[in-house]
Amino acid sequence: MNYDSSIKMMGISQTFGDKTVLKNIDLTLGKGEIFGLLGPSGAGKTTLIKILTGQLVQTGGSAEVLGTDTRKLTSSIYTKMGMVLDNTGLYERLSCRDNLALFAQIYRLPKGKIREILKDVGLLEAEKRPVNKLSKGMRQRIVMARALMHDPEILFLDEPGSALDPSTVNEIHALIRREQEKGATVFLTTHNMEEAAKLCDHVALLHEGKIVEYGNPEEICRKYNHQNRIRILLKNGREVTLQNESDAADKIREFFASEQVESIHSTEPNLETVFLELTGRRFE
Ligand SMILES: Nc1ncnc2c1ncn2[C@@H]1O[C@H](COP(=O)(O)OP(=O)(O)OP(=O)(O)O)[C@@H](O)[C@H]1O
Repeated sequence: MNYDSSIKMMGISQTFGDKTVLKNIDLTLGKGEIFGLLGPSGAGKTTLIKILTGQLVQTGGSAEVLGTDTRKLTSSIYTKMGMVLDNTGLYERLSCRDNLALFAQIYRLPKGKIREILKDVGLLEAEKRPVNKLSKGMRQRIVMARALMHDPEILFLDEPGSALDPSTVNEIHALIRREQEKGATVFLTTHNMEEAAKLCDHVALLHEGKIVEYGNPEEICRKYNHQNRIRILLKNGREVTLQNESDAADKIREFFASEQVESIHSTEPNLETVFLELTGRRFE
């Protein structure tokens, strides 16, 4: 099938009773990009993932995944999708290896693929351990292994780094980037702005069911850099803030010449402050 975008949403809306959770969402994901849907708790992120993965039929608009309407996803499309959602669906008393073996059968993968993916996610040594004896970080890695083992074209990740320690988060990010290098498109949700800024090619900020900003994280931050200032920390502990204009360079040169500079920072906002500016709400 020919399609020019991996995921396309056209006026997606969702209501539950009299509550409108998503309002007219238009978004397009190009092939091979990492996209992050950002919003505070209850913003509607999981609802959108459910619609895109065919688990929920929207009340308005339409969406396509790999050129197919999400209301008509077939098993051949599902085999091109990998998902890490809240309900992990792991068999708690089965070992890591046996959990993956079940999925390898469904996807008709060669046996060697199980050891290969266990190695990739750093769980080869724990292959015989039952899932209910895994740490939280190991659990997330086995869930990732299951989602990645059939080399999906599209990966849906609902809060992939949530409640994990920083080193596990870094490992999960490395796995996500590796999938991108292999050509996969990644749709992830997060309420962690730092995670999104590090990982994503594009993000959309979701507030009360609407996209309030969309773009590359760095470009968004630059766009909201109204103050355009430079903050200089001096070795004596003093802090100097300069307007980022031509005469700032002379001042900075002077500070350097007299070896006073400890560090220099831009005062560019981060995604969190942009969201606050747009919505008057903090992320929590
Ligand atoms: N099946 C449902 N019936 C009624 N309301 C629902 C249903 N599913 C979700 N909601 C409501 O829709 C809103 C958005 O929920 P959703 O789970 O999509 O948010 P979220 O952004 O993923 O939040 P979190 O980060 O906490 O998971 C919430 O107010 C939730 O209570």
